Amino acid sequence: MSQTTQTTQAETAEPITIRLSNGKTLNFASNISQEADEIPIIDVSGIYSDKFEDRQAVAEKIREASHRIGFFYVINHGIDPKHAEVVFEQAKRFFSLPVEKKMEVYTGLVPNEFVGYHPMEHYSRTAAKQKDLSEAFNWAYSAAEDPEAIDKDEPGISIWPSDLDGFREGLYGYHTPLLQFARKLTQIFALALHLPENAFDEYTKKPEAGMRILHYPPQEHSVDDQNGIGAHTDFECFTIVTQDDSAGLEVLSKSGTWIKANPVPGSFVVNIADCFMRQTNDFFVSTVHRVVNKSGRERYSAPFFWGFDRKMLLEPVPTCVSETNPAKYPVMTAGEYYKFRANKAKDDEL
Ligand SMILES: O=C(O)CCC(=O)C(=O)O
Ligand SMILES: [Fe+2]
Repeated sequence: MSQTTQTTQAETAEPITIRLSNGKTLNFASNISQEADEIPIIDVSGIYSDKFEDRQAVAEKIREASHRIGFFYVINHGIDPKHAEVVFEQAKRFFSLPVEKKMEVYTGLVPNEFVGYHPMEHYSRTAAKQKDLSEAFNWAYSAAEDPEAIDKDEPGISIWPSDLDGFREGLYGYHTPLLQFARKLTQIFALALHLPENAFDEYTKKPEAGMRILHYPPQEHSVDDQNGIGAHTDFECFTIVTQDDSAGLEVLSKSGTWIKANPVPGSFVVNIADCFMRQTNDFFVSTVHRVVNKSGRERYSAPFFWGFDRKMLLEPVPTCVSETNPAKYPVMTAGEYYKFRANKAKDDEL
């Protein structure tokens, strides 16, 4: 619904054009979001079954959702909700620190990498009048925290605030089960692409597995003038988002309508990201999404970004290319693509 505030005009019901940071230009019908049931809820308990047919049945649901909308909820994922609760507590603790303290781990201190603190109202992803009303802290894969790591001594690249006991431990307490879940889900994605279940195993031994906590104060400006996080696509293969109960995540459907991805208790939202879109030659949709926090409350979320080993080539998946459907994207390594996107996102922040 359109909502007028004292600070800005009402939202536009007219077509809009924006340029995304993955280089694509996007036209959509209206900036006003709607309630719709286009985002499926998939029970993924079958991924842990010993029976191949159970795993394949989940894979077919994921195939349909990844192709049609690029977004789905997963339920019965098996991860204890207490880990997310700890992460949200740690997020509240970190974001309530004085800004000078948070700036000790400013992301600008680590060139080429997407780790550390991204300050409030620092940039606007879609050149909206007001800068995006959110702040974030990102951390990266750590071999020491990966039970299946090949080399546990390999150093991590994250930066951590001093004097915040339990912060790092609380965040990895959730990152590690998500990492194991994402590895399993990658096998299901292989099935979804009609490949052998182990087709991507080599790609995920040393994955790109960054995570972030985000804080969105309630916004008063209209969605035409400000977003919590502006319209964008994610860089990697897929993202697993844990959101609190404040709502605000919105997804752009293929027909150009903003759809609310309202919180579903106990679920994660999984969305396809750009590397998977490239590798599947657009069979999977890397869906544009944004956050607009009109709840009147603080919103917290914790996305986990899952991508392939930086050394590996992002070659097109054989079941997604043919003579009549040739590869659309140049092949590069996962690391080259990551650095290109991380630097671009960070430049946009300056
Ligand atoms: O906060 C959310 O729900 C989503 C955040 C997001 O899209 C991102 O950080 O890429
Ligand atoms: Fe995102």
